[in-house]
Amino acid sequence: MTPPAHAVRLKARSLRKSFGASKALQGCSLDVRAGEIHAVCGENGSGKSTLVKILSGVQRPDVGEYVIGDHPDGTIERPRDALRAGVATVFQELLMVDTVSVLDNLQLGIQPVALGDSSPAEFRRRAQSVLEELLGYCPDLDGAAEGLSLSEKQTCSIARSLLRQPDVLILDEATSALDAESRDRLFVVLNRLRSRGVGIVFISHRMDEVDELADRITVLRSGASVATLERGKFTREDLIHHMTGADQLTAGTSERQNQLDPVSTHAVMRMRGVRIRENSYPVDFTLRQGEIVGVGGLDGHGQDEFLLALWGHQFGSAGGVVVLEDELERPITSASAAVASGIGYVPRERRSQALFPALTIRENFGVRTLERDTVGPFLMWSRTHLRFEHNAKKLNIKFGQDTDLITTLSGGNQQKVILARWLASHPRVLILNDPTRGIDINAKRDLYALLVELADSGVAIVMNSTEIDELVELADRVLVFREGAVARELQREELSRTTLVESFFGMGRSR
Ligand SMILES: Nc1ncnc2c1ncn2[C@@H]1O[C@H](COP(=O)(O)OP(=O)(O)OP(=O)(O)O)[C@@H](O)[C@H]1O
Repeated sequence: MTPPAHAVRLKARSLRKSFGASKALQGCSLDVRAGEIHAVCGENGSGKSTLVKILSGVQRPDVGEYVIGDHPDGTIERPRDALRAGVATVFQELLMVDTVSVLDNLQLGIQPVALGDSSPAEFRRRAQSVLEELLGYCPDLDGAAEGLSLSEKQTCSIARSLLRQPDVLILDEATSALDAESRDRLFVVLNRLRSRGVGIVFISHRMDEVDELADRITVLRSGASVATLERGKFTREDLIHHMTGADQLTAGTSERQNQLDPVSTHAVMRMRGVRIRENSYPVDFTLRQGEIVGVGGLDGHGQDEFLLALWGHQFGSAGGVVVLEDELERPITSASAAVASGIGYVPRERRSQALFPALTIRENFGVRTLERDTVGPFLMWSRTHLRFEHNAKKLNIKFGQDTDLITTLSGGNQQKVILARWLASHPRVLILNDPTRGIDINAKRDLYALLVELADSGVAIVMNSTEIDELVELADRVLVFREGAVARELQREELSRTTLVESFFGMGRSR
């Protein structure tokens, strides 16, 4: 039965939580009603994930109270208690075990709470139907999860929560790894759950998503809830004002100012006849000094492999070479050859591909520049410290001490440390795979300005992005991938949301 409108599914009052000297929450309150999508917005490090962890029973607040359904906070001490109270959460970091089957992944943590009386066969049938709805097809449920793309894995994490049939569904940046089609399908499902009375907490740094979905928005700033805004009763500027405390975004360059002269500009890298998939058309590509080349397409059409090929990854029987041109042509046949030639790479999946969780913030930052800080046999950490401080200021990284573990940082700030690592290494070529994933709107503007500055100083940048506006705003040209090959190359003057989306779907003029 659908509960009455405005029935409160979840109520949190004056939550506070500290980790040592770091105050993650400092007075955070939130009401989530039945049948509403309630967005929680705030800058990186403002406390969103900490709030989510408290509501999911992963952490206990130091002070404050919360009630979920009929369960007062005293009864929610562990994740299992929150599940029993009807809360299912999709966490920011991907929680999938690569070595076990898709079906086993979907059941992780469910038993014995939510399988209830549904038999294994019934669960399998439901899993299939949820995945079909979210993906448009069902992957092999018995196959290992490692065969799935990042977007498919993220979809499985969402499916796992939906299978729990929650009264409150919490999505902490759950859309950041989804391709456009999966995101649209998820939104259809969320709208249906809303109409059935589920209370949904939705966290995203993408304002277009928040605009599309949210009935209300609670804004967190420095761990405190500073406003709750009703749909239709505020402007984007109001929202940003509440998030940042400032009247406008930091000045970012909205557009590339310098147009490159394609003939005279020096080529820094060239790819000849590289087949990134066995039967795909070979890719020919020349990268010029100081240009920003965007890479786009529907998820899984070869963009990731293209970036990896530029970073020296050899694809099986693929022909062709990737060379960096200076006085000599140097083949780039491995990641170490790429690093030695001044190529930096920021992967999409930071946790598994770029972070060293057992190391400190400073060590994570310094791994590519240690030789500069070594004098004889000694490592001069004070130099790394100074360089980190400088870069942290540029990217507005929020941290306590740089000797804290990297895992103590919020997700967006971890991403910024990885970016800072490469910026500090003064690369000639920077390869970025979805660099603003999980980064707040203000920090995005800072990063855009920084990328333009780098390009203007001669660094060549190749950037894959799932945010179309980002490609329109920043790129000098965009390579659109379909089926493992470049299907179209759009020049700056042709770039718009429409031309890009059309070309993703193979519409418009082909190459
Ligand atoms: N385990 C921890 N130890 C120390 N500090 C922590 C820990 N967890 C969170 N913090 C700190 O609490 C603050 C809030 O972090 P939180 O992850 O909740 O932010 P967030 O709003 O989710 O950020 P993002 O948008 O980057 O994901 C940050 O300053 C973070 O460094």
